[in-house]
Amino acid sequence: MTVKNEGILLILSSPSGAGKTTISEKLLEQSTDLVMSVSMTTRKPRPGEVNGKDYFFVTEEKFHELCKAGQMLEYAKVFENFYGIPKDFIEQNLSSGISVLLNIDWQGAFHLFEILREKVVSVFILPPSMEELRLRLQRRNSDDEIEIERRLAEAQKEISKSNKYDYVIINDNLDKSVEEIKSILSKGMLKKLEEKSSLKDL
Ligand SMILES: Nc1ncnc2c1ncn2[C@@H]1O[C@H](COP(=O)(O)OP(=O)(O)OP(=O)(O)O)[C@@H](O)[C@H]1O
Repeated sequence: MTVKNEGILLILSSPSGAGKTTISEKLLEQSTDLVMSVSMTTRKPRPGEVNGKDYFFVTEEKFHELCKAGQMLEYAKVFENFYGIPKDFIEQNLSSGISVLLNIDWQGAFHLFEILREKVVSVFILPPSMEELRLRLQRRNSDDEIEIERRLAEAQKEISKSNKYDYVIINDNLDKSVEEIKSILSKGMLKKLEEKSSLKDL
């Protein structure tokens, strides 16, 4: 009997500034069978953005057509533009043994837990402390103090949702966090493979 090795959908969530983008970049650099989920948008490409890499750029008509056909896992309107997660991209990768990494907030994650439970492994990334989270947001230098306060207030609510994730890790040391998630990823793939083969044995 042969069991095809399928990829998994690896969901990473964290409060803003806890490090999911930094961790994701390292994970992608170090993994050959992992790709980042590419979202679809109706906004116009910015100079240098590549279709299929940064986003799938589509017309509003096409976007709504895909939503109607149930081809969008999640979507939202931000200002004047629509953004969504196309199902096709994820399914094609998973079925060819490539795992897909998705950085998404807890609301989006909870929805995917419901609709794709058997394909998902989820990790919530915690900062070592709220003081350290504040410092990271300040050092990153991308938001003013008001915005940082807003992100910190939001962080409390997000952290309260972490118990619904398969794993919770503390991003104290970056390399250690990347190693932990790599091991979660390979364990997740193995588990899915075992589940599949035991089903076939029945
Ligand atoms: N383990 C770590 N130790 C120290 N600094 C870290 C660590 N991980 C990430 N950082 C730093 O913390 C800052 C925030 O990280 P990052 O931008 O990856 O967070 P994020 O969770 O993706 O935030 P957002 O949701 O706002 O995009 C960055 O400046 C990053 O370099």
